[in-house]
Amino acid sequence: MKIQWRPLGVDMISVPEALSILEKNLPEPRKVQVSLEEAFARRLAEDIAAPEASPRYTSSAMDGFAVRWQDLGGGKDPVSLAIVGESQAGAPCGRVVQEGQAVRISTGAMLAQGVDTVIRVEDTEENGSRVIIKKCKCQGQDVRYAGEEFKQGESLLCRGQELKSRQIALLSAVGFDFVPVYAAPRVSLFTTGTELAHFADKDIKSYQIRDSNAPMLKGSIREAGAVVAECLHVLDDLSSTVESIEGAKQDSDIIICSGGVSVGQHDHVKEAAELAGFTQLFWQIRQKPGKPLYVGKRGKTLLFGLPGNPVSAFMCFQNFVLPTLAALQGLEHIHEGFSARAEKTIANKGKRTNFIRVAITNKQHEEPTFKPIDQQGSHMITSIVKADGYIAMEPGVTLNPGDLTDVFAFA
Ligand SMILES: Nc1nc2c(c(=O)[nH]1)N[C@H]1C(S)=C(S)[C@@H](COP(=O)(O)OP(=O)(O)OC[C@H]3O[C@@H](n4cnc5c(N)ncnc54)[C@H](O)[C@@H]3O)O[C@H]1N2
Ligand code: MOO
Repeated sequence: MKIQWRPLGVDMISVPEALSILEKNLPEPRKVQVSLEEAFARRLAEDIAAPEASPRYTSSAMDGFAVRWQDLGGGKDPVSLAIVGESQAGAPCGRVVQEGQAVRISTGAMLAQGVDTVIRVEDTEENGSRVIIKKCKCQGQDVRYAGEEFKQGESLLCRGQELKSRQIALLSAVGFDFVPVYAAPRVSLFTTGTELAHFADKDIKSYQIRDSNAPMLKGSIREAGAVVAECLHVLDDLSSTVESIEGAKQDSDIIICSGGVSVGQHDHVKEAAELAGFTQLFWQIRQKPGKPLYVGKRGKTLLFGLPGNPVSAFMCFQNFVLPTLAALQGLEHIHEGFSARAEKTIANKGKRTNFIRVAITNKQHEEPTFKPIDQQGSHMITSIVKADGYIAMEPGVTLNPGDLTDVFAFA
């Protein structure tokens, strides 16, 4: 009898096909109102218009004296004025300033009625209850006018913008106590594997390996602006895996499993996900590493079954989970590569898209070059630690020294 070998990759889909299926099944980002205190690093879910003008009132830009320009006779020769009051920041001067009068003023203090110009203290000389104005350039000097920065209703920030310290400063300056943002996606994380020991386990057995995927994925989830809702270790056993997936926190947007997604007798994630009500979106992709990646959907929840090999798990996170978490926070494009030149020949002689981890060799130069990390095994964590990012090479492609391609940087 002639044996019919099933060619590798016959049932597998390509990376773009997988991404396009994922894109069609992305959950809608959740909008929430959060206090400004909690808004740091979140993305705006709506455009923001100014609820009031800035500055709110006309004030002084300098410590000195507020005067009437018409009293200065052109500002070239010294003029003596009577000091009739003070306008302090937080304690305005209530009087209307008359001819021949000046008011002491601090930076940021409201301009009293009647005055229109500020003379910095260095250009004055005090003499008892009078002040000599030695010089003045022009009417209105050192005055900050109400509304000169922006008017009420003007656009301040756009939907999707990340709220960092600068944006938080602007929002607080115009009185926002709550802002509409996209909620941080919540992720339930399960690392499967009977061989796994906690990284701090001092009694680790010779046949065990330390769980590095849990700390790596927790970090990656946080780097992506999401929240680890829970992180549990699951043994390679179907009922435990089903139980974990069914018991995942109800408010999780995404479930990530690591390991147990290939074709071994003890790989249960795909079956468990389906027993827990998930429908397969895809399983097995023409990519290296990360071939056995599984993605399923139940209602609005997506489940990613990442391969157990640490580098495969990391690269699948980079290519599939990261864009999903970004989309859940209102971001459309996150994979922006930068152009760099190959330092030596690299060829993809295989049948899968190859995510080759590379190091940038001259970071300072305006045209960077890169070289592949020597050891690219999917169990070799040094291949992602030594690398600055990766390139995606299609089967049959060869890059010669000097050829340009996109490098995708790691966070
Ligand atoms: N007969 C076949 N075997 C395998 C195939 C295949 O097509 N046919 N695919 C290989 C590929 S490619 C990958 S990738 C792996 C993925 O396997 P699983 O997702 O089922 O992962 P496990 O078998 O559970 O573990 C694989 C490897 O990774 C280590 N591991 C698992 N979890 C962790 C963790 N949390 N931290 C650190 N390391 C972890 C585990 O000990 C194994 O060494 O399947 C191939 N096999
Ligand atoms: O696809 Mo696997 O991730 O090469 O070891």
